[in-house]
This record gives sequence, structure tokens and C-alpha cells, in this order.
Amino acid sequence: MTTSELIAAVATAPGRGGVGVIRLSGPGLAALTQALIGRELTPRHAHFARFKAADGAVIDEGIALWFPGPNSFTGEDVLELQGHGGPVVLAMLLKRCIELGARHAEAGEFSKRAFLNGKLDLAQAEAVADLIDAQSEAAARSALKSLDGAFSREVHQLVDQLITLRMLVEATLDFPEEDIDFLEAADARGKLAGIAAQLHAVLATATQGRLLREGAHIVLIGQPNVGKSSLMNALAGEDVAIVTDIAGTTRDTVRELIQLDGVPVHIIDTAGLRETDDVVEKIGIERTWAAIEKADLALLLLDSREGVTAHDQAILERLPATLPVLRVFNKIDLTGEAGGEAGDLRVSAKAGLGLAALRQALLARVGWQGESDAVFIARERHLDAIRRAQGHLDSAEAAYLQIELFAEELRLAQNALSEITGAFTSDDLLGVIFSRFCIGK
Ligand SMILES: Nc1nc2c(c(=O)[nH]1)N(C=O)[C@@H](CNc1ccc(C(=O)N[C@@H](CCC(=O)O)C(=O)O)cc1)CN2
Ligand SMILES: Nc1nc2c(ncn2[C@@H]2O[C@H](COP(=O)(O)OP(=O)(O)OP(=O)(O)O)[C@@H](O)[C@H]2O)c(=O)[nH]1
Ligand SMILES: [Mg+2]
Repeated sequence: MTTSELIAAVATAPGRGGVGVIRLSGPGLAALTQALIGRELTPRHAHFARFKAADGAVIDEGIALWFPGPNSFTGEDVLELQGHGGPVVLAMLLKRCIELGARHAEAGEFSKRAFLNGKLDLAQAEAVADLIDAQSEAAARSALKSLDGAFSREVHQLVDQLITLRMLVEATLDFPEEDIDFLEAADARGKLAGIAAQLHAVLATATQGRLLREGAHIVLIGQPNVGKSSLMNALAGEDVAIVTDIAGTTRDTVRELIQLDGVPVHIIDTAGLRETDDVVEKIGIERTWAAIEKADLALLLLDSREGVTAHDQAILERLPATLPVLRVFNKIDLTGEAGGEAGDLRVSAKAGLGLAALRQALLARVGWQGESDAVFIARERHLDAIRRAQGHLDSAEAAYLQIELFAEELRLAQNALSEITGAFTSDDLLGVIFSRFCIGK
């Protein structure tokens, strides 16, 4: 399948670089190559070439690569021009390509064509973007697994089993008198349970993969002066937040991305929570509550000299019921072993005590089970599809004796899963997914 328009874009990051790449895909590249370079290129060979303007002046000299379709990234004819990595020279070269009939590629358009031409499925195409956006090494490794098809293979395997079960069920629709006995004999119910169990395992892995992609948002909250900003700095390993002994130092939320065991974690330091007449501090406290709304986990920091005070109780009661909370006692350098209860986390942000245990506890509370070879990257979209498939399998189980309903729920479960790899997808969804890619990808 060829798409009708020739597209071009700078594929390398904007700004200065050693080398800058322009990528073109679509029809008309033979003529463009002739006009730009003045000769034919051998497929998949690196050619040193001069890229020429209409008047014959040299725009840049570089390497040209010619990938005739279908053996290319997009599956179409692809030409790559590797010039010098300056923004002006690349813009001149791109302008020349446009003059020769190409149009500017939209965000993600190369990858979209690769998908439409069957070079990548949707989960793999998304993995390309997730690899580029990876915020940690573990995230990059798991994106590569998805790119390599690890996630897609799991999905295909489940879809295949669903298809086999559907064929069984639909066969009985044609012979209603035999239906129930036939399904019993074929252990349709057992097969359904088996698929549901595998789906459950895939969801667990995908949940880990989403954590690697999105990172976890942990908000540091507590009364003024308990040491939230100090703890933020200790976790970040640098002085990102202002620390003073004045209660009410932090006004704005301060965010920092750190890595815990390869998991990207966004730490959000906030204004200490208390009643105040200070206008600025009041706004800061409103921002604290807004940050709490969006967090995956709240770390309630307490002063080990005071324990859990009535103020802290009031804070705890105001937190959203669904938000996990981790209580941590700070300043143990002042109290020694006292303060807090057995099992409570006890640290000194200032002296750097107890931080390793804190990091482990944070990871556990955001649901990280440790890096394993099985973890492929995943997105909320995928988790949603898996959960909907689970819902349909539950409904199928409930409708077991109503064959038509049973068959229909199996069909819906299959469709939900197929959305992951894009075998069953709307144009709207494709638009949303690829428009979030960068230009040139
Ligand atoms: N110069 C360059 N580097 C790049 C890319 C690119 O497009 N150009 N990529 C872009 O993301 C990534 C590599 N991905 C690629 C994927 C497939 C093909 C390709 O030509 N596939 C053909 C031939 C396969 C083969 O020879 O084994 C095919 O699938 O038929 C090229 C790059 C990263 N590095
Ligand atoms: N001894 C001791 N002092 C600490 C510790 N952690 C923080 N402090 C001190 O407590 C004071 C307040 O620390 P901050 O980190 O600014 O506290 P905060 O919770 O961010 O305060 P606000 O921004 O006002 O809400 C500073 O003087 C810190 O040096 C600790 O573990 N031990
Ligand atoms: Mg502070």
C-alpha cells in the first residue's frame, strides 16, 4: 500500500548537532533525487553527495541513503539526507525538498505510515514514541521490549484463544439442540477461565509497564517546618527547594523528577498545611491540595519529636479516601530511636538517615514489583482495553447458558484486545495517538 503524498521532515532533534537528518517518504523520490543530487542512488548504500539548490548552488554536502519500498521504515520509498546538524542549513535543505514536491510531514506521520503499511502494529508504534520519551533506563528497556513485539505477542496469543473459543460457541449456535452439552464437553467454561487468568497476568505486567512510562507522582505533605523541602532535597540529591527554619518557607509547589530503581518518580514538595492569614501562603496551600488531587501517593511527613498531632489527624481526614498515604517520621537525629510506632518509617532528611528504607517503601507503595525481563512498556489506553476485555469475559461467564449473549461478550472481549495492536481501531484513535508523536518520527 502506498500513500499518495511525499512527505519530508527533519528527523533529528531541533537545534545544533553534529549531523542532522531529513527523512522523506512516499512517491516521486526518484525525480527528487535526480534534481537534488543529480544521480541515481544504489539502494541501502551510503552515498556521499552534494545537495543542490535550483540554481545549482550547493546547499550542503552529506550522506544520502535510498530505501526503495517496501523495505524501509515506512514500507514506502524512503530517502534520507544526512547533512550538517545546523538549524539553518537543515531548514534550507528541507525547503528545497518542499520546492521539489514534498510537503511537511505531520507529527508521527512516518510511524503512522509504517503502521498502515503493516511494518509495525499499534502497540509497537507507540513503543517507538515511548522509547524516545523514556525517562529512565528501565523505561527504555521495556519500551524496546514492546517495540520488539513482546506485548503484541501476548495480545495475539490471547486473541487467538478467544477466536478458538468463539468458533466453538458459534458452532453450537447452528445446532441449538446440542448446545449446552457440546460446550460442556469442550470445557468452554474452563477455557474461558484460562483466558481470564492470562488476561489478569497481562494486566499486572502492563500496570508495571505503565508505571515505567508515566512515572509515579508522590506529593510531600505535612505541617510547616517538619522538613518536607529537606526531604525533597535529600531524595533529589541536590538543593532544589529552599530550606529555612521559618515555618511557611515553601509557597509554590516544587517538582523534581528522580529515579528510584529505574522507575521515574515525580516528587512534589508543597507548602506546609496550616491555618494562615498570609495571602501568598494561602494560595500555596491551595496548590498543595491541588497537587494532592493528582498524586498517586501522599507522603505525610511528621516531626518525630511531636508524633502525630491533632493537626496531622485533621490533614489525614481531609485527604481523598482513595489516595494511599505513607506516614514518615523525620528528624530522628534529634530523638534517637524514640518517636513513631513500630513499623513506621523513620528518617532524618538532614542527616541522611533511613533514606534507603524510605526509597524501598515508596516503590512498594506505588506498586513497583522490581524490574523483570517480562515488563513491556504500556499506556493507560492499553490498560483500559485489557480491563474492558476482562469485563466482557466476566459477562460471558455470567451468560454462560445464554449462548448468544455468551458469544457476543466473547466477540466484544476480542475487539477490546485488538484495539491494543490496532487490528480493530478507529481513525480518530489513530489520529490521537500519532499526533502526540514528534515531527519527523
Ligand atoms: N538513519 C536512520 N536511523 C534510524 C531510523 C531511521 O529511520 N533512519 N529509525 C527509525 O525509526 C530507527 C531504526 N528503525 C528502522 C526500522 C526499519 C528500517 C528498515 O529499513 N526496514 C526494512 C528493512 C529491514 C532489514 O533490512 O532487515 C524493512 O522493514 O523492510 C530502518 C530503520 C532508528 N535509527
Ligand atoms: N535536626 C533536623 N532538622 C531538620 C531535619 N529536616 C529538616 N530540618 C530542619 O527543619 C527546618 C525546616 O525544614 P524544611 O525542609 O524547610 O521544612 P518544610 O516542611 O519544607 O517547611 P515549610 O516549607 O515551611 O512547610 C529547617 O531548619 C531544617 O534544617 C532533620 O532531619 N533533622
Ligand atoms: Mg518547605
